[in-house]
Amino acid sequence: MDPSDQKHFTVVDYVIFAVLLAASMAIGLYYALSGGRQRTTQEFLMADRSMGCLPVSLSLIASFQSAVAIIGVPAEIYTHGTQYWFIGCAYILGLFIPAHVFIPVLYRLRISSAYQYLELRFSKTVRICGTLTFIFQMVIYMGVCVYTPAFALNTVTGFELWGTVLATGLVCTLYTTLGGLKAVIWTDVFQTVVMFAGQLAVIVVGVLRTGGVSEVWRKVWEGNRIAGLDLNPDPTERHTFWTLGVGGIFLMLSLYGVNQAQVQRYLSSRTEKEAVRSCYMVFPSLQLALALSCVMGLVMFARYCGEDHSDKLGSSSRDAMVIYFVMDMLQGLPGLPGLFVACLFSAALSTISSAFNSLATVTMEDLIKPHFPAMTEARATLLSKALAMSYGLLCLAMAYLTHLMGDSVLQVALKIFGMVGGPILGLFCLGMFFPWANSIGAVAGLGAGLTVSFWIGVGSIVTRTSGVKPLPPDCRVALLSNDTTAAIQTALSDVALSRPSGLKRFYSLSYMWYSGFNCFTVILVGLIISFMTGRKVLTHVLSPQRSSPPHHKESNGQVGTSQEETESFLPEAPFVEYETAV
Ligand SMILES: CC(C)(CO)[C@@H](O)C(=O)NCCC(=O)O
Ligand code: NA
Repeated sequence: MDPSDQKHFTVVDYVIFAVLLAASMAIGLYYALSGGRQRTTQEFLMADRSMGCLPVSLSLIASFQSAVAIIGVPAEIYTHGTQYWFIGCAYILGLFIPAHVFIPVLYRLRISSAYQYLELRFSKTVRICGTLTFIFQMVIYMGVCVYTPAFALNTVTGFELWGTVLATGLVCTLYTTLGGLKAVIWTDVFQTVVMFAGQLAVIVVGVLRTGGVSEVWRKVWEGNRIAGLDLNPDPTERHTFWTLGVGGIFLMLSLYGVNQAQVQRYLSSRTEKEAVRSCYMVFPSLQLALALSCVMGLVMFARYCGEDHSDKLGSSSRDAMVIYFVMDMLQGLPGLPGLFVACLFSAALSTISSAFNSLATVTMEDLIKPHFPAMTEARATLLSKALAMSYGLLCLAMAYLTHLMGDSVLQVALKIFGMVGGPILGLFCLGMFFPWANSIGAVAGLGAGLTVSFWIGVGSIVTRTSGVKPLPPDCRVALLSNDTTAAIQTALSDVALSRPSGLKRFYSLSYMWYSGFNCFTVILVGLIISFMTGRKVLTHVLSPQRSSPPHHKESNGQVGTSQEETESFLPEAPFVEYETAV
């Protein structure tokens, strides 16, 4: 990049960025020194199960809304138009089902880790397989999250790349280790507000500098960026109503239904009602987050349509171009570039802090505690803190690995969610909805699900058949479309992108279907193997109860004989098994 074109920060900008880091640290310190001073795992990992619905809901949206979405969604809209916006349709069922199916089951079991459910329903082995898969997913994902903002800023502003990665990683590790889940949730609240403020500032200034709302609208309309409902049923078509609105539901279920980061927030709620309410409250905030990032992409298009900035950006990734656009807009307005940088890092910090804390929780609850039942609370807490810190340091290592990859960041994140999160969702669905499934079936199903998912995922990367056909970066395209040359060009590009066949077609499955497809594989294989290995019949059904923790019953080998009335509308599905072989 031409150094003369590099964007610069003023002192005010650096101060705003520093205030963000300092405020997050202060919240961490506050919760280290107040309340129970983080001396029990109940406080450190579960926030004493005393949270209200407002902080929990803001924290829920922060978990998977990182700088990847802040940068990646505008880049997507700029390049391919507003089709991606239809993922908002998936939020309806994607939040309603977790609120009324997953939360009642998990909350009433009074567990700490979602994977404890898998042991109660299947066996220890299934629980450990689930936990390890989750750890794998979150460790890769947090590398992407910490690397993305640092890299994008570095490309455009010369912000020191590894210095930025180190600063975010360490600050986050520190406040997560000091303040536990309470600090993580309350920093999320503060960071979510900063995130919205930063995006709003860019949009307002961008619209003003582009000549007002109607001018922006005219340009994006003429540039063909406003997408209609695409009802093409082809599952290899990257973004259509079906892949986004239906495939997206499974993505949302894997994130908001069974992902430990979110489950832990539901479990930290004061009451089940409060947990359900917080899940409902995610809906408007998530729609707002989606709308802000989509509109930002449109304003960026209106600003640059017909211009090609790749010369200024060297390799010109669309992701870096978003930062270029922001800096271009906010230049000369002291404090605003700093606010946007704070917005990016708020998004990143709130995601990796959730990752650290949830990873510490599952490692402690699922992998360590079962082997040391006599461990004192003080020692367990100390160990949890050490775990949170170790995952923080591991995150830095993962950032380096991400550095070696290269794709649109949004696609990378969505692929990770689908490839690894999808099979985990399948495991929970197998347990909750299919009383015939047994432990062997569950392990085999998960193994098969992960195998197929990596087969497709890696295949799609190797053969690069994502079916992407970017709209031309030119707002005059609509005017040109009568032109013969344009017609010929379209015809040519259609030939070049003609349908792949055979295995290639299999590899080109839209990544928006990964969650649903992989979930389905796990269930299918799980059921087949269960029937082949002698299906188990659930003789006793453990209704999810509000009060009694399952472990007590488990310890005397007499798990749940109670047939208590349950308020869940689910029949006997989600329950823990006490089997007799047929
Ligand atoms: C998780 C969804 C799909 C929910 O809308 C969205 O926040 C998103 O696209 N996230 C991308 C991943 C990230 O921001 O880290
Ligand atoms: Na976040």
